[in-house]
Amino acid sequence: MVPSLVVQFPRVYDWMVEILEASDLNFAFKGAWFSGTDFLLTADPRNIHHILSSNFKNYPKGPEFKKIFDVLGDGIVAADSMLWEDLRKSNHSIFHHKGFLEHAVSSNISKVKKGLLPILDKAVEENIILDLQDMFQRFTFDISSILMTGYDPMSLSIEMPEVEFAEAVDISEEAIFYRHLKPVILWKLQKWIGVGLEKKLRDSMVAVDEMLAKIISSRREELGRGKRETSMNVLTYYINVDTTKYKLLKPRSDKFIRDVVFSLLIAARDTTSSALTWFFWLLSMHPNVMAKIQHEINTKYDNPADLEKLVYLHAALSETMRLYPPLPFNHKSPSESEVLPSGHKVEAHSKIVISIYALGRMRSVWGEDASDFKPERWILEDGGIRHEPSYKFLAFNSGPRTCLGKNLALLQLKIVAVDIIRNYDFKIVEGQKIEPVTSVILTMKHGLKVTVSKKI
Ligand code: HEM
Repeated sequence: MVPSLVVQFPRVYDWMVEILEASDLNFAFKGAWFSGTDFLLTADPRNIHHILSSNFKNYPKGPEFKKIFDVLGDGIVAADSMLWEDLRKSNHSIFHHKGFLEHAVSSNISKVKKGLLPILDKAVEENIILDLQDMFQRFTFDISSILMTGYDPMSLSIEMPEVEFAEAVDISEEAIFYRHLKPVILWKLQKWIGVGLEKKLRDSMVAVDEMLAKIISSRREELGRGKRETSMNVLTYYINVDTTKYKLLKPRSDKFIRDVVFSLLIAARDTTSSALTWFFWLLSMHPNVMAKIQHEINTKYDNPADLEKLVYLHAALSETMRLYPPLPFNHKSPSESEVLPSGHKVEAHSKIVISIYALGRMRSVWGEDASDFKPERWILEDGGIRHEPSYKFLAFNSGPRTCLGKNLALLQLKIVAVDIIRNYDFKIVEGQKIEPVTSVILTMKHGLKVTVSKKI
């Protein structure tokens, strides 16, 4: 089946939708003989619930995931078993800490006022074309860096400076995507010889590691001098983490701290900016939805405490991530062979790819209008939000490894959306091609170019 994959590669996500729709939500992909590229492709909620929740123990991230995502080291995204449990519990305690959440809200509000709005005002005044995706990526990079390291790289400024770190992360995401498809022996050989994407990945990781090493050593030095910080961040938290409570964490190791911080930076950066970019594009295609959101903001919103009243905005954001999940797929491998609820037998250490993108578009799961953008499907008759089970709406994952930043991400999406929609109108530049890049994060391949005007 490799030749058809190669032909369909530029539209691989939509190809998966067609295949899964035609094959009752499960499809066994056969790669080249002995290449180790066979996998079961699924968008079947019964299998997804089984893999991610009811038989979670049989589906660790496993050694192959760790190899493919080696740049994340021992951070939470690639960790398993007891280390993952310690990381999960400690992450949970900081992400749900009142002081951290307050810091997250105030940092977002201040970045919108001092970073986003001046750039939009400049685009209005000078009538220049703006790439919304680039702007949102800079925004979320600055915010995640503030929350994870306590350091603001100021990548979102009028000058739009080159951001070496962000470019390095883009390269690593692309290289990791291709590692899923290539025979292990091939990408390992490329890595060893130092050619192609593997060479780019190695070079870009040098930049990432240098930057993180500087940040970590200067924080250790400041803390050693007794400097007290006014707001919480992940780096300081882990340098001081209680190892009597979390026995497997290694706060003295710079490599360990690097892995923890880098994994969280990646988890938080491109996911939220991807959701924002697709959201504004969908709004530009659906002016009726934009008008309803605007009406809701005008009638129900006064200050950030009112964000939870914005039910239609929440519905439109959920609908965006149903159709364009920032993480389009998840990759799993059983420790022991078993039969899935669909009847498919999976061998131990075989590959299962859950297409989160296809799941959101399956007619048998979402109805005949599955491919339409309809925020109304998320609203109950009494006006409240309809909560879909996470194995059906999988954007934030499901089961014990559900996204730890979900509430934070939704808060950030709403803060940005409200301030922009209240103050500006956008026009999509005509003639540009809107398509997703084939990578681990669903970004737009050519960005999203717009012109901006101020609301009167
Ligand atoms: C729209 C934004 C976001 C989406 C759609 C999203 C989605 C996801 C998904 C699908 C996973 C599972 C990944 C896997 O198992 O391989 C995940 C895990 C995770 N996310 Fe998010 N995420 C978002 C934002 C954030 C933010 C802002 C943070 C942190 C502040 C965050 C922190 C995490 C962490 C720590 C995990 C690992 C959980 C674990 O393995 O136990 N995410 N996220």
